[in-house]
Amino acid sequence: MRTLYLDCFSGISGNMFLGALLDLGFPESHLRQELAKLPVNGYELIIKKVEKQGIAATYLDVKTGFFGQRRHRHLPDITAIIDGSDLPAAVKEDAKKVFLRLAEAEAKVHGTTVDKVHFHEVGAVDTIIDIVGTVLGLHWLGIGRVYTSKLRTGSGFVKCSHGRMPVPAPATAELLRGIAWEHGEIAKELVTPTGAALVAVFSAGSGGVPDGFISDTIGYGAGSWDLEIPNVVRAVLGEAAEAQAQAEYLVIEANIDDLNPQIFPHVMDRLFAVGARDVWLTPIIMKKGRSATRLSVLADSAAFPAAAAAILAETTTIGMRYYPVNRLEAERRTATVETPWGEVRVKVSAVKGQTVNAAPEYEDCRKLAAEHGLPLKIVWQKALSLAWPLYGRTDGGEEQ
Ligand SMILES: O=C([S-])c1cc(C(=O)S)c[n+]([C@@H]2O[C@H](COP(=O)(O)O)[C@@H](O)[C@H]2O)c1
Ligand code: NI
Repeated sequence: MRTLYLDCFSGISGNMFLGALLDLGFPESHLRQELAKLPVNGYELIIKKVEKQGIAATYLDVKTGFFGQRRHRHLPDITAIIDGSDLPAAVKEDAKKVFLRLAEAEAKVHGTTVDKVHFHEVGAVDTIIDIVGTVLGLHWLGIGRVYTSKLRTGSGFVKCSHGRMPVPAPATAELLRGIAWEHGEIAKELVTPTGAALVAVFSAGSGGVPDGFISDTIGYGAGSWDLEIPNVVRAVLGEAAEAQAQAEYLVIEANIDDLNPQIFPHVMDRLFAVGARDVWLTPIIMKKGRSATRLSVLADSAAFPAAAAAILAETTTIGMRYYPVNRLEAERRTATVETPWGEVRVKVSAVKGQTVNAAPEYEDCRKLAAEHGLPLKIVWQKALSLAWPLYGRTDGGEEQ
């Protein structure tokens, strides 16, 4: 599993995290293209290579005008901004998780509720960009797990909209519950609430390099300070052998030669009802030349007990095999095309933002074909041809 180790010897903030992901190879063009989908404006994204105590690092800054900085947003405002974009669903969900964690920390510190929390500095456009951008980078780089070193927070006091606050700021301290941290020798705010919220949501462990981690790529994200130590976060990308063994999914199988075949559709329905991701049947020849059926089920590990119980209850098998599997999934979204007979939904799959497949919904095509007395293939082919622009290709194929 692709694993990121963050070496936070000089703290971490939202822009340091995102800068490090850009330094690791997350393309600036993709970041800009995706961020343009957010209904926010009035900001300028500055991305440049800088040097911090001899270390070349990527520095990202979000310059905002007066309105971008001063807006006091609540959590529902931020959620609406994220939901109002055309970003991939998984990116939206992760970004909202980070804002929810920030809101929970603020609510706890100020003795209020999540919905009543006023985001001041942390609700500004730059925070939205840092958080959504970091989530986009983690997704683009295919990072499944994040670990961190002990976080150096810095010490002293910081001036913010509340007045002077101790470092780590109260919201940061709240977000770092359960995460290893120390002040270190620098009297500055090195870990910000945004950096802490990102770590809180994505970190699978803190305090050191995970066992069996083998690194392959290293990037540096620069902070704003010029200190006696390099103000950078070191992002180390690699594979964690230990994490590879923890599969999220199981395949359960049983070879069955003595069940009335009429019952198999019912077995499949039951398995879907108890949470199976997929169920399929394969004709097989068993020992003694017997025709039989292999029942295969893909299920989350958590759904295993219910799926196994359903197989034992509904079929004639008295045992089953199961083994862990990993899955690689393209990002998915649903688009709509307008055919001469009505709307057809199109399932669009993408890898790293590039569409790899656009498939008209079979049931939508079938309904329109029936309503208009047309062959199904005519409706389906028309929908497919209208879906062509969803591939976003510029290599001549657009003439088709
Ligand atoms: O905006 C609010 S309410 C706020 C709360 C707190 C608390 O700890 S409570 C701290 N701060 C300070 O704002 C800046 C911005 O942090 P980013 O995460 O947006 O970089 C930082 O100095 C915080 O300590 C703001
Ligand atoms: Ni606060």
